[in-house]
Amino acid sequence: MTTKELVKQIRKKRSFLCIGLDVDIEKIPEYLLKEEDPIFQFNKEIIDSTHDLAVAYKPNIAFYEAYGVKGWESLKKTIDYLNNNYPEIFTIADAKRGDIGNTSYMYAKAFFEDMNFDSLTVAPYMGRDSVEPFLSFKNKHTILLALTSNDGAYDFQFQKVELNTLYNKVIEVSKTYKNAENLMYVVGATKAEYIKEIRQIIPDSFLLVPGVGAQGGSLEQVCKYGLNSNIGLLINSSRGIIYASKTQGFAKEAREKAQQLQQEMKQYI
Ligand SMILES: O=c1ccn([C@@H]2O[C@H](COP(=O)(O)O)[C@@H](O)[C@H]2O)c(=O)[nH]1
Repeated sequence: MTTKELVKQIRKKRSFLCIGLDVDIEKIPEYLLKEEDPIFQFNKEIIDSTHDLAVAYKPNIAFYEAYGVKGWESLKKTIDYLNNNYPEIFTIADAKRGDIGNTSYMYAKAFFEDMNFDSLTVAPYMGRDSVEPFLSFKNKHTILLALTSNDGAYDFQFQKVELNTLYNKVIEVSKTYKNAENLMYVVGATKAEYIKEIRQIIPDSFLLVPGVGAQGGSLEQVCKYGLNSNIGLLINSSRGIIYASKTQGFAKEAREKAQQLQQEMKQYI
């Protein structure tokens, strides 16, 4: 999907909500466990109930890998379901990959070609040759971890490198990568106050912002510093939406949580 198509969808739905499909079998309604593929069934019902309120879905791959081959099958069915039924939706594989060049290329093929995700999260630690293979795929987006939402972000990301913070250095250097126009960045909602400074380096890029909901980040604060003329934000909530209830009405209750966020978002569009 092109960025232009993503922006068009945001304007049409008046939403920049990304719903995280982080499915933990312990947390889904018990009656679903009788299904042949409970994880896919759960995702399908969440997607059907929220697709008009969200512009993106983000399965975190760990939640599928944890169930082995069956988990990968559930993931494949989920991405195929999204692509076949809701082709306007932007899909994000949150897998945080990155390795030496030829290995990164294989990760890119797995998520962009075989799975057909629109985007993939990538860790920047191994540098240019570990990121550029992802960027070589047309109309696919590489979402680089810049400033993450967790407490451990303070261990390295705020360290000074030539008077700059490491996360700002990562962003600055990444702008020199080949096909850098295919980059987006992860910035945690729990660190919204730093977005103002980040926007000075990358005014036009899309930011994927996790940390609203269960992690306590503020949508209002993120919007205050992060919005640009194309909106430029995808705000993710996973647990705060998908686990709204463990009853048969779980998808309806997830919709209500998604709607609360979309209502807040629409004032900015
Ligand atoms: O900095 C980061 C990078 C990724 N994540 C991921 O986003 C979701 C957040 O889930 P919630 O349930 O809404 O807290 C999850 O998949 C994380 O692995 C992040 O939180 N922070």
